[in-house]
Amino acid sequence: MSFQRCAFEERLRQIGAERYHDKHPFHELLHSGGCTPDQVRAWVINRFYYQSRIPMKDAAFMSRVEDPALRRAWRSRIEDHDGSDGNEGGIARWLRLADAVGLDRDYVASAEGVLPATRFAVDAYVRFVRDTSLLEAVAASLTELFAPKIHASRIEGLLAHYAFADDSSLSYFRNRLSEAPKDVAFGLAWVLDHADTAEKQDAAAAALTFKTDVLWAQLDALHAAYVAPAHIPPGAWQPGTHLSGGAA
Ligand SMILES: O=C(O)c1cc(C(=O)O)c2c(n1)C(=O)C(=O)c1cc(C(=O)O)[nH]c1-2
Repeated sequence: MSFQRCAFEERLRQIGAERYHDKHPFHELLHSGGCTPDQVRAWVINRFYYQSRIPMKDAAFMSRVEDPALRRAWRSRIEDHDGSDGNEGGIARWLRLADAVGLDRDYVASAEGVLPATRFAVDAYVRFVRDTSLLEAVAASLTELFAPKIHASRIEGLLAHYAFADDSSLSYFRNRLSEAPKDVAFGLAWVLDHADTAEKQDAAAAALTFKTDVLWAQLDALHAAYVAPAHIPPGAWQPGTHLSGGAA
């Protein structure tokens, strides 16, 4: 590997080291057992919106790709979330988590109670992938370089601290531990190959930075709405409602 390629990879990794959402106070609260059941539910509801939009952004990406080899490499991402024969898929696994924390899964799937800022941030990511260069779109997905570490610490933290946590409710994260590394190995190599000028490297680094903001902003919204002093925006999920027991 050339020095220049190594230095660029290091620059991308540094963006994660400084800005990835594993450092957000909401994640510290969640993983250390500090969340109330309603705070966990708020996270499940809002994070579902991100999950639900990931295959849509991957479809938007693929609709712009002219190279069949790149589309072939990318399409398993959609199946990982939507499912395929013999694989229920990430969205169904996430709804199992919604069941386990006592939420009405139809309400979660409807995305009705999602925070406005979560919606804005996630929609901005889908639009970004639809509208920018393919290089920037692939670079934005590289936050997944940093995801296996947070998924592993989430599994460990949730199992240690919350009664709802078990193999079934956490299966989403266990699956991502094997799915994400294959996706990101491909994405990283593709970005390193295609960012072959200083301008393109700057654009790819800016795209990855943008994506860390998309993730961070979602947790800021969650923290502001549901951690004291909590300010729940109009229309967003109210604790105690939409439980699987049938509460309103
Ligand atoms: O739990 C997390 O912290 C986390 C982060 C990210 C990420 O870094 O974007 C993804 C996921 N999970 C994830 O599960 C997932 O499927 C995923 C897809 C993507 C993407 O940008 O294509 N990021 C992520």
